[in-house]
Amino acid sequence: MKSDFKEKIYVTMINYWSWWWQVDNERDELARTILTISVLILVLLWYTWTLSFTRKGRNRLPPGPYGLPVLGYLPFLSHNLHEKFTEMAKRYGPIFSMRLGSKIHVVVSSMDLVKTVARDLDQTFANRRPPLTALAITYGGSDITFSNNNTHWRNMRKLLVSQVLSNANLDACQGFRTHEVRKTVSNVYARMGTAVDINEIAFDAELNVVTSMLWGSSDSRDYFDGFREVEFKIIELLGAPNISDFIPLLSWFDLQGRMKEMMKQREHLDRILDSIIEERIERNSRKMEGAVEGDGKKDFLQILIELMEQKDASTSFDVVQVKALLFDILTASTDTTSTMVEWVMAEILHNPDVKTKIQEELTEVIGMDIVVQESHLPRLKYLHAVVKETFRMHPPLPLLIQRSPDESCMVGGYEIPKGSIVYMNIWAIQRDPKNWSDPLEFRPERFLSGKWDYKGNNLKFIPFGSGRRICPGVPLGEKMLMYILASLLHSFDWILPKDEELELSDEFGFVTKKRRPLVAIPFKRLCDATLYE
Ligand code: HEM
Repeated sequence: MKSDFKEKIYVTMINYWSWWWQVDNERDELARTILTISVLILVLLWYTWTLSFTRKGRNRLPPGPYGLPVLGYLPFLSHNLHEKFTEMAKRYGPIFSMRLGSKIHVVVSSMDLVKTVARDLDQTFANRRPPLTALAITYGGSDITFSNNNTHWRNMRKLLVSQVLSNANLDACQGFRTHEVRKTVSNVYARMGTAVDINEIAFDAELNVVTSMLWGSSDSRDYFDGFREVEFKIIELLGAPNISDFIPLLSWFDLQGRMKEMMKQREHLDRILDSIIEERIERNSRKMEGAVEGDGKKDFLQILIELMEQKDASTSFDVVQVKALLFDILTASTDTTSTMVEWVMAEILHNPDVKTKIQEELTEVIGMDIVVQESHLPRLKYLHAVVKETFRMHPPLPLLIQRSPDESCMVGGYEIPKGSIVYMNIWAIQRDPKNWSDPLEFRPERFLSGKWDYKGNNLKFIPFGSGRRICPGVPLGEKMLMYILASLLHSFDWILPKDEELELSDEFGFVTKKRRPLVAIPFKRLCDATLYE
């Protein structure tokens, strides 16, 4: 019986083998020979790799699914990675691992384990392991976000925090914010009664504030025509799976064309940043010749250009690093802020009681005969709570940005190999019923009591991250978010267009956005028309 079965298998294999080699011409034979050899080599490579992987301690890795030869678990990952990882955590536990191509990926989804990674072992996990598209757009990781934990990263971060995001500079730049937010209100006024794309208006306001803070004027506006589309494409490419990242042997071929597409965006960006830098260098030299008057105030671009001209190699910057840093600030601030304005407005339109409470608060704190000023913002307690509740349910970076240990270490009793890619699933933590009662209900009241902030200390709620890689832009991000929202909601009453159904589903990406852009119709709320000028 047993030998019959063996014989059957033997005969079937011989039949298939001879069928495979039934060829019509020499080209066909060559193609089949190459394919057969390639498959054999791939299987051999996979076998050797799996063997060494098991020997080196697969048993000590966090649990997780097995995958296919060569590709690992890659074919089984779905579109919305944060949701897929949350589902997998239910099956494999709060820390799990999987092989994607040739790389080990680890996902942690509990507060305790995030504490281990982002706080206790913060130094060990302070490196990034950027995808190839990120390296392409940041000139090989010369920016802050995708740089490893090294002196260059520390210098850039220090410069950004001390020169752009310090309290003193944020106070000094209040005029820029007021100007841009008032301009936004006036633009919306001109479109009253018609559908407005909320993300678009918030993006423009934030972009104009940040460019004014960086080079002190709005002269560069023309350069930024079409910038939003370019940035959206960059963000899309940063979040899209690229086979070249998982199987480095294939990176030569750029099979999905992702690198080619990213380089196209970089050319666009290069044109903008080169023009702005060259213009400033030229203006500086005319100033030296006495041709133009200086106003004596140094903006961030001027500080960077002086650092470019400095001789001391330990603190100087080259032009590529300056461009990478400017790129980082522009992209890190705009898409995140506009995405959040959109989410908050969507939740408000979805919850009419919340909208009524916000309007009552705005009327009480500000009244109806003056416009919102930044000094009002700290007193808008309920609006702050609404923003936090929205951050809890819709963090724009649900897996934060991946980290990578610079040496093998233990997390939750498992070994995390040096160089593996680690995600912290804050989307799961911020919706975990162990941390939040009725986590799927939008209840801003939960943020009215207790001391909640964005500093990354309470690991139940870390939309800006935690530890040394925490977002340095919190003070500006929070201010702009509150100022734009308070102004839009104080000046206008918003409704959905007729026949528009509000849905709150998201689409995973480097920045996770609302799947369908929110459009809403504004109506005048204040009697005095001069308040819209
Ligand atoms: C609502 C607005 C914003 C949100 C939600 C946000 C969120 C985040 C998150 C989650 C990270 C990753 C943290 C981690 O890996 O643990 C990050 C990193 C970063 N953000 Fe923000 N951000 C916002 C605004 C800004 C602004 C206004 C700036 C600058 C002007 C900025 C600059 C950066 C930079 C440079 C990094 C990289 C930090 C590093 O790797 O050392 N962000 N942000």
